[in-house]
Amino acid sequence: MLFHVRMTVKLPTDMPAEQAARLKADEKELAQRLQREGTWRHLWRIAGLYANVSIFDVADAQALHDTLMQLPLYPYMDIEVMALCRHPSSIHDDDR
Ligand SMILES: O=C(O)CC1=CCC(=O)O1
Repeated sequence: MLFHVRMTVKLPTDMPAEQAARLKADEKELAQRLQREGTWRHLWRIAGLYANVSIFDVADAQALHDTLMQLPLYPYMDIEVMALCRHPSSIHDDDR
């Protein structure tokens, strides 16, 4: 199942730089692993914002929830989710 996810990162302004850098590095490592595994299909920066638009490919809403909760930046993000289904005019066989 595909989900469109918008994540807006809101790190506290008083978070020590070292802690922020560690969180971002851990987030990157997990995000890249999930992309290699095919779970995190697309990851785009929203221009001008500390936010991204992503497409996740997971079994169901519970699997998406579990994946998002694992993200190191999860406690510092606002997350909006939209479930996606196939468009009848799509030419992409993997849109499901
Ligand atoms: O920078 C972001 O948008 C948050 C994030 C998601 C994956 C990653 O590496 O950073």
